Amino acid sequence: MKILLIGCGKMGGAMLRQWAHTDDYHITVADPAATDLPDGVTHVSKATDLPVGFFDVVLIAIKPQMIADVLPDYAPALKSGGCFVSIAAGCSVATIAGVVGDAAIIRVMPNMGAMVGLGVSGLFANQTCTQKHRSDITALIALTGTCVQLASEDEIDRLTAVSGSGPGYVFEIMRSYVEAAQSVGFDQPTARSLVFDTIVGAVETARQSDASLEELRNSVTSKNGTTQAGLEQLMRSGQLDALLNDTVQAAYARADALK
Ligand SMILES: NC(=O)C1=CN([C@@H]2O[C@H](COP(=O)(O)OP(=O)(O)OC[C@H]3O[C@@H](n4cnc5c(N)ncnc54)[C@H](OP(=O)(O)O)[C@@H]3O)[C@@H](O)[C@H]2O)C=CC1
Ligand SMILES: O=C(O)[C@@H]1CCC=N1
Repeated sequence: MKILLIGCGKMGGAMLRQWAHTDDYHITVADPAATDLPDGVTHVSKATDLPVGFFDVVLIAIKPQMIADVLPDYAPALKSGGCFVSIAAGCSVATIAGVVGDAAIIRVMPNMGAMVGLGVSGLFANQTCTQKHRSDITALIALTGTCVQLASEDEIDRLTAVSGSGPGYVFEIMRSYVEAAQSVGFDQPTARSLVFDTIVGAVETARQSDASLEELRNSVTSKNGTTQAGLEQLMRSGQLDALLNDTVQAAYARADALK
């Protein structure tokens, strides 16, 4: 399958790392700034360097605000019967169709876990897509991690607010947790290692357990013990619930505004 990747920055580059492991895809990157591309990937700096009607997939991985300006130049590179795939946050199928016309369009919302093959993606296909478009793109995305099929376009905006932006929330929580570990006297490498391994162990325990998250939390919490003392601060006045709820709602509202 011949794929044109428009934009090879943080997210496009992370996905490309996984696709470069297989010979099933012939990938061309169009990005004036791209450097250090994996072996076997073709690079062009501008749309006029591309053949017309050549690619099975044109994958849009530029910022949503640039799509209206940039996509018209690249759209002719898609072959008849091919499909557009967009990973741009918020930018709707209708907005993309407004640029490229009636076409098979799939929106995918990946996340940064793709960098290590542990990404989470949601996929929404418009009515023009065939079952083959959907299965081909699902297989492509599955190389970067898990891929959830979505029945409505609104779901992809809601998923964006949870898993698309999610690594950003988690990195910030980890940063703050590491600082707290340093505040009780650990040097930074030790603090990072304690925090990272604690999170990995907690995630894997939850994944392998049938217990609810509340039950797992309670399994750590001895009456009048250290965890109870810590959790009384973490959960004070419901602030943590409110903060995380506001976080996800704000990201969802932003995805909606980027339509
Ligand atoms: N980062 C993330 O975690 C996620 C991002 N996304 C989506 O992925 C998309 C890209 O985001 P991200 O990777 O973070 O952003 P980046 O800025 O890292 O990547 C965008 C890339 O596109 C390049 N570019 C700019 N103009 C053009 C052009 N005319 N033709 C081709 N390439 C061009 C940029 O070059 P230059 O830097 O020189 O401008 C840059 O390398 C966005 O739509 C975002 O919503 C989706 C899920 C997660
Ligand atoms: O912040 C953003 O808009 C993009 C989409 C999801 C993660 N990064």
